[in-house]
Amino acid sequence: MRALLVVNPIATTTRPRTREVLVSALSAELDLEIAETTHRGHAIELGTRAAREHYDVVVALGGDGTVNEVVNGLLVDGPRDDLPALGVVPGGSANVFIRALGAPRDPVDATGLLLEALRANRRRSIGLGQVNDRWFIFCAGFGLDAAVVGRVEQARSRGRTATPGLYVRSAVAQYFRGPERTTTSIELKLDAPPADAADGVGAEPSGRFAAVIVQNCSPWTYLGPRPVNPCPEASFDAGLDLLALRALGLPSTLRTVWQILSPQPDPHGRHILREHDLSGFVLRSDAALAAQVDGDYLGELSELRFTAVPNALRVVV
Ligand SMILES: Nc1ncnc2c1ncn2[C@@H]1O[C@H](COP(=O)(O)OP(=O)(O)OP(=O)(O)O)[C@@H](O)[C@H]1O
Repeated sequence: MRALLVVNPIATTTRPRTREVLVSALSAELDLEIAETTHRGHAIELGTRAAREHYDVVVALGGDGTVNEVVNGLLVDGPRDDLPALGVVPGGSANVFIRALGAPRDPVDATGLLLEALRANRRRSIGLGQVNDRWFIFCAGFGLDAAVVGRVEQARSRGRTATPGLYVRSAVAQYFRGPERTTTSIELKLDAPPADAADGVGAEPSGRFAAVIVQNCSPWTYLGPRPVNPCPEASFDAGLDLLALRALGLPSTLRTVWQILSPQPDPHGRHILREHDLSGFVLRSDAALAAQVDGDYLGELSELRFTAVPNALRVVV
């Protein structure tokens, strides 16, 4: 089996020792080629090459940013049955994707599970999301959460480490100092169900919102060991889920945060819209707002078109 190992050497927890263990374990099982990323976007180029040169497996050692890039490279020409399968060994700070699939956080344990899955030829087919022309694996956001991701990225470029504390402090600072609390400019338009679309009936806008969180699996993210799950029904086997907040007033926002962090999360109330298993929708805002996919800041945009793509990728797990 031909495999490409993509290593992000600067990811938060990628250690030379982990890399050595992984390389010797994988080399015993696979015809292995190793590539280290040297710049942002490099893993997209490597994923594209692996797809076009018909590798059997691509293993990503890094954080969710690296995995997102590999996936965008693999799917550059769209989903196909013979695309390389994806394996992941966690080397980032949160490693949401691989943990959401039930794999261990520890890279050596995750390597053990990956080898077991390779030997047993175990693959799981998962659905993915697409926003504009970018694929995402587990989440996307428009408004407040994306602005927090942008703030954390800025802090990291100044040398700070991504910790749960940094995310919480950035969220509080963005809430009180950012513009999102006083704007409700996001318009959500769900795609018409297929039957209505056939009748030529378009979907009506579902209202205006201050922030929208999109999930492709459960949970949305982790704070340390703790899953954070605004849309607990979200699944790789269904379409996209979303939680949209009509306003970000302090009492209602605190209530929503409380509901999301409870052991059995079930956010609800008049100021919330929750949707499960959507095939597609559009978010539009007159003023450009912060957008993010899989924890990667996209900048400020005014329109995001989302599509759920079932069975887009096979994962070795
Ligand atoms: N050699 C490199 N120099 C600079 N940036 C790189 C390099 N290799 C990869 N990157 C970029 O680093 C970004 C972050 O990487 P990654 O997500 O793997 O680690 P992380 O940020 O530590 O993890 P997490 O996303 O869990 O916080 C990626 O978006 C990728 O584009």
